[in-house]
Amino acid sequence: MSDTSQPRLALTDLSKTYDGSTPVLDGISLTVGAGEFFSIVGPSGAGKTTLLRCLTGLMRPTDGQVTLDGIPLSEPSPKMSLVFQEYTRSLMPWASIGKNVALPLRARGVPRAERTSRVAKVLAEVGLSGVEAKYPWQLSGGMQQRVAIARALVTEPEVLVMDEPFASVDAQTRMDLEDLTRRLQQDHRMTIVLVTHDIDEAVYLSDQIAVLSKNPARLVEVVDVPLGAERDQIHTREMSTFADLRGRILRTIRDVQTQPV
Ligand SMILES: Nc1ncnc2c1ncn2[C@@H]1O[C@H](COP(=O)(O)OP(=O)(O)OP(=O)(O)O)[C@@H](O)[C@H]1O
Repeated sequence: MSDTSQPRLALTDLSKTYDGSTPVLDGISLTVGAGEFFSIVGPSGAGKTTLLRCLTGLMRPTDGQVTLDGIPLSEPSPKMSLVFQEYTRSLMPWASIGKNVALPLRARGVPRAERTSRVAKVLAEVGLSGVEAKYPWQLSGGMQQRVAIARALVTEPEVLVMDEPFASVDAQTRMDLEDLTRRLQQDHRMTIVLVTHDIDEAVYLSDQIAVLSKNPARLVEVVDVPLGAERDQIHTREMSTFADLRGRILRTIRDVQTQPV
């Protein structure tokens, strides 16, 4: 079992105002435990991506603080990796899959022989053994997103941050990628922070779900998901607890959208 007792990430009173505009995030405080699958949901345009940028150190908050393992984060940490929705833009089309996945290792000065073996190992883990010499355009969308996940994992991150990672693939591929992500999280005991528009996906995957309001985004609630460690696309989604959580979160989001600003 993963150790979820120790906070990995902590956000304290996080606020963000883009230059010359109204606040996007307002006083968000939350903690993510080590080994936890933590999702962030909220109305469209609430500020979910802005929150991810701040918690990865890609962007400075206007106020408040992010700590990773108790240390304030002011720039991207080597302990974290990111996966974005647009695999077509995140993979380099002119480089082979092997080169794409090896990129973060090359940037860290890992020797060639070790790069080759680590790339082969991580591609096997995402179900893509032997595709090193192919190019992104030779793979399906779902396979390209597996490559993007492999590239994020090759540095063995403690925290994987995913921004709508399955939004550009078909429904069956999406389920396969969800299950792959949960298995990888458990195998590597990683902490995962996921932003998704899909409430069912958040409930299916998560241990906890943060629900944001809009204009500006505030933390409405953090919902525990007591569905156990083993999840199954059919049985888990048929459980009454699943339906209850889904309904509760959808109602909360509908309510915050209809509240006056
Ligand atoms: N670089 C920027 N400069 C100014 N305003 C920005 C910038 N990035 C985002 N915003 C504004 O911040 C608000 C929140 O955007 P953000 O992308 O964080 O929300 P989101 O919840 O991820 O959106 P979506 O649900 O559409 O994915 C929006 O009003 C957006 O226009």
